[in-house]
Amino acid sequence: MLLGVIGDDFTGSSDIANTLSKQGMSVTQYSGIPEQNADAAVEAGVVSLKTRTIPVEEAVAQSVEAANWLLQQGCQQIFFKYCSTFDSTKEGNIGPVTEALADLLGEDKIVMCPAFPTAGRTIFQGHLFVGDQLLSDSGMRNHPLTPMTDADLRRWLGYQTKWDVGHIAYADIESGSDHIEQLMAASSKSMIVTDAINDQHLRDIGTACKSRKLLTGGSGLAIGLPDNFRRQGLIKTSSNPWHGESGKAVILSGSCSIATREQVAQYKTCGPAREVTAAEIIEGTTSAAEIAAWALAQAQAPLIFTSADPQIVHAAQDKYGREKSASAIESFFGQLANQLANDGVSRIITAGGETSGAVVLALNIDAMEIGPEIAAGVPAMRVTGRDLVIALKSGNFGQKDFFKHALEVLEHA
Ligand SMILES: Nc1ncnc2c1ncn2[C@@H]1O[C@H](COP(=O)(O)OP(=O)(O)OP(=O)(O)O)[C@@H](O)[C@H]1O
Ligand SMILES: O=C(O)[C@@H](O)C(=O)CO
Repeated sequence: MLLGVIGDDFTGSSDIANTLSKQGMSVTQYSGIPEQNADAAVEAGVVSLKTRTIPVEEAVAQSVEAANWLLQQGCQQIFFKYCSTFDSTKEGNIGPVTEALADLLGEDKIVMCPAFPTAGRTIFQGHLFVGDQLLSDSGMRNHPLTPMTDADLRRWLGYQTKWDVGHIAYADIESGSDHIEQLMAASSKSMIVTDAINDQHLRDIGTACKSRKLLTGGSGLAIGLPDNFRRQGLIKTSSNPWHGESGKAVILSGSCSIATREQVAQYKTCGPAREVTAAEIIEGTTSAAEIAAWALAQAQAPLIFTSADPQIVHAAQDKYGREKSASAIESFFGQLANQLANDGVSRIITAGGETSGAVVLALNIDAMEIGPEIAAGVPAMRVTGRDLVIALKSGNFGQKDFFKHALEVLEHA
C-alpha cells in the first residue's frame, strides 16, 4: 500500500476512494480499522471512520490507530480526509486530529485544503465558498450537527488548534508547484490553508506535497497524488472488474441537506417513499421491522427518509436533544438496513455521512471495492465477498435524479 487515507465519515471516504480510483490507483475502502493486513494489490487504502462528530479524544485515538495500521501496510503518505465544507465545530475535530497525526508522523507543515471545485467548493483568500456563496451563507449554516457559521477557514481552524495557522493565497498557488513547495519549506511549523479554485491548483498543491508525510483536505486534493507515485514507477495498471446486482433495492436517507431534500422530493414523484419522523422513532410508534415489511412489499425500489426541513429538525432537537435524535435515527437506519439485507436486498443507497456510517457498520461490512462513478464524489461500490452493491451519497452531492440514476448504475454497470 502506497497511500493511506483516514476518512472522518463513510461518504467522504467513498468520495476520495472514487477520486483515487479514477486516477488509476487500485483502491479499497475499509469499514473501520481492519483486523487483518490488506491485500497486497491495494495501492490506496481508505479507512472509513465515523469520527466527524464524536468527542475529540475518541476521534484522535481512532485516527491515530488507523494511521498506525496504514503505516504497517507500508504507506508512504497519510491523508486525513474531512468534508469539503470543513464540517466541524469550534472544538474540533479537524484541528486536534491533524495535530495528533502530525505528531505521529513527525510532520510540521500541513496543507489544509477542503476545496473540491467539481462540487463547487473553492477556497479564495482563506474563505470557503459553496458555489457562489460563502460557506456561512450556504445551507451548511443549518447543518444538524456541525452548523458552519464562519467561512474563514483560518479563523475556524484557529479555534481548534494551538498550532499557528498559515495561508498560501491564490496568487502564490497560481505560480505553480515548485513555488508552493518552496513556500511550504520556508514556513515555520503550521497548518497551512491553501487557496484553490480549480483542479490545476489542486494538482499543483498535490505535486508540491509529494514528500510530505501528511496531507489533509477534501477529495479534490487527492487528484494530484497518484501521479506522484506514478512518476516513481510505483503504480501498476489494474483493471476494474465491476458488475452490478439486479435484485431488490432500497434507498435510505437521513441527510437533511438542501440537495438531498430535493432528491427526496424528486424520487417521491416516481417511486414509493415513506417518511419516518424523529418522534416516531424515539417514541417507538414505528419500528425497523414495520418499515422493512412495508419496504419489501413495494414493487419498485422504496425510499425511506427522515430528511426534513431545518425547522422540523430543530424542533426535534429541542424536544429530544441533538445527540439523542441523531443517534436514535442512525440506529433505526442501521437496524432497517440489516433487516432488509437479511431479507435479500442486494442494492442499498444511503444519503448522508452519519447515516451511511451507521448503515455500513450495522451491515458488518469489512471492505468495499470501488466501481464506476454515479455522480461527482459518489462511486458505486461492491461489498467484498458478498452479493451486495452499495452507494454512499454525501449529503450535498448528486443531481436531483440521483436516486433513480444510482439504482440504474448499481444494477447495470
Ligand atoms: N428528522 C430529523 N430530525 C433530527 N435529526 C435528523 C433528522 N433526520 C436526520 N437527522 C440526523 O441528522 C444527521 C444528518 O447527518 P448525515 O451526515 O447523515 O447527513 P449530511 O450531513 O447531510 O451528510 P454529509 O455528512 O455526507 O454531508 C444524522 O445524524 C441524522 O440522524
Ligand atoms: O467532502 C465532501 O463534501 C464529502 O466527501 C463529505 O465528506 C461529506 O460527508
